[in-house]
Amino acid sequence: MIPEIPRSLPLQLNGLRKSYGATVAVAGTTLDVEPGTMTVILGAAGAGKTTTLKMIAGLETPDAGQVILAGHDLTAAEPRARNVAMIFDNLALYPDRSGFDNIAYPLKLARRAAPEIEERVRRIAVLLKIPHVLGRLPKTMSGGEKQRVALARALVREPTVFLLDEPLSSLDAMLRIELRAELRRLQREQGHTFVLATPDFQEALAVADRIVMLRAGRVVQIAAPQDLYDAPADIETARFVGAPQINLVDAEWTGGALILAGQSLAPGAFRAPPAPCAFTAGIRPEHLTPCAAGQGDFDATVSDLEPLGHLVAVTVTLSAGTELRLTAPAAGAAGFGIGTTLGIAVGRAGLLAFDPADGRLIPPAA
Ligand SMILES: Nc1ncnc2c1ncn2[C@@H]1O[C@H](COP(=O)(O)OP(=O)(O)OP(=O)(O)O)[C@@H](O)[C@H]1O
Repeated sequence: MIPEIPRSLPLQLNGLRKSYGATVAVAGTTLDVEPGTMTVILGAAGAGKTTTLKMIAGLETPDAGQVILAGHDLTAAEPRARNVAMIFDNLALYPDRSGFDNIAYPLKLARRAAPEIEERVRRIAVLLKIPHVLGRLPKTMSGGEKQRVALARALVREPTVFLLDEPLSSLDAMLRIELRAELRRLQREQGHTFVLATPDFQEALAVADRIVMLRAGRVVQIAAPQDLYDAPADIETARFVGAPQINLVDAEWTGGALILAGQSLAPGAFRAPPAPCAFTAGIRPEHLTPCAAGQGDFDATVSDLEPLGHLVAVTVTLSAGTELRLTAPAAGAAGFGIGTTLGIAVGRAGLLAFDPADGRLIPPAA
């Protein structure tokens, strides 16, 4: 038998920790990053995203743990010995240099030959759709063009890993969505390994191969985007990922019946907990379907409407006082005036059960 050759991953973190005084910024992160993938570190402000990236780049020294790059333990190595590129949300271009010279700068520093520099700058400019600004000074470029030049300057190198710290947060919403799609395309086409930090769950779901959910320095869950959305590890993650937010309702599983907001329902496709228990039901807005009064699982009164474009978010109040939010296609929502009574059907297959004591997801019975 041919022995398997150990394959080194571009990046491995092993029990990485960092505190600032009494603040634990990163509390023991372990992570394997596969080559050519986009890993997104997702978390609220202060979760430890930047500190994690800085330790990978060598800009912060961990208190414990290891940073392994391409199979080498570089925990203590200088930043420039690591071959990683860190891209901040930072548009600082050299104002007196052309687009071309800005992008070429890291290659000139690395003493690359002129024809190679020319070829690589032109190639990245085409990929980022900025060949027309190569001969121009930054002051003549739009905000989006400057951001693309800044990205091109970072991406023109070929490091083991690219680290991106909220790279698009200063852009307006349209441009951000456009550029994140291009970053993703570029990453895929070039086979780059990206680790991107963001507090924006929509950005994470849109671009990630894998999401590392970070809270107060701790890794709460590592999952593919759809799995994070469909089976969040706990209530806080379920609330963080999804808009409008997931509904949380007191519930009970008797072993045969599902009791939701005090009402007994046939379980249908509900993936029930392994044993009878009281639980907190998590119901995504899209798993609640409006219908005629008397035809659903509950009757409810419409208390608020929020148009979201092709969808409308409808807030309804059940007779027991429980508020639920659901989303419905805007085209079919004409009859939902505030104060109207609707029937609400609960999609059983999408119901999640959380432990009310610690908030953790209760995996369904096998
Ligand atoms: N140099 C520092 N000195 C003291 N505390 C720090 C330092 N850097 C970070 N912290 C603290 O460590 C924690 C994690 O910070 P970090 O910047 O990594 O979070 P983040 O997830 O990147 O947040 P944001 O989204 O706001 O950038 C926070 O509580 C922060 O206040």
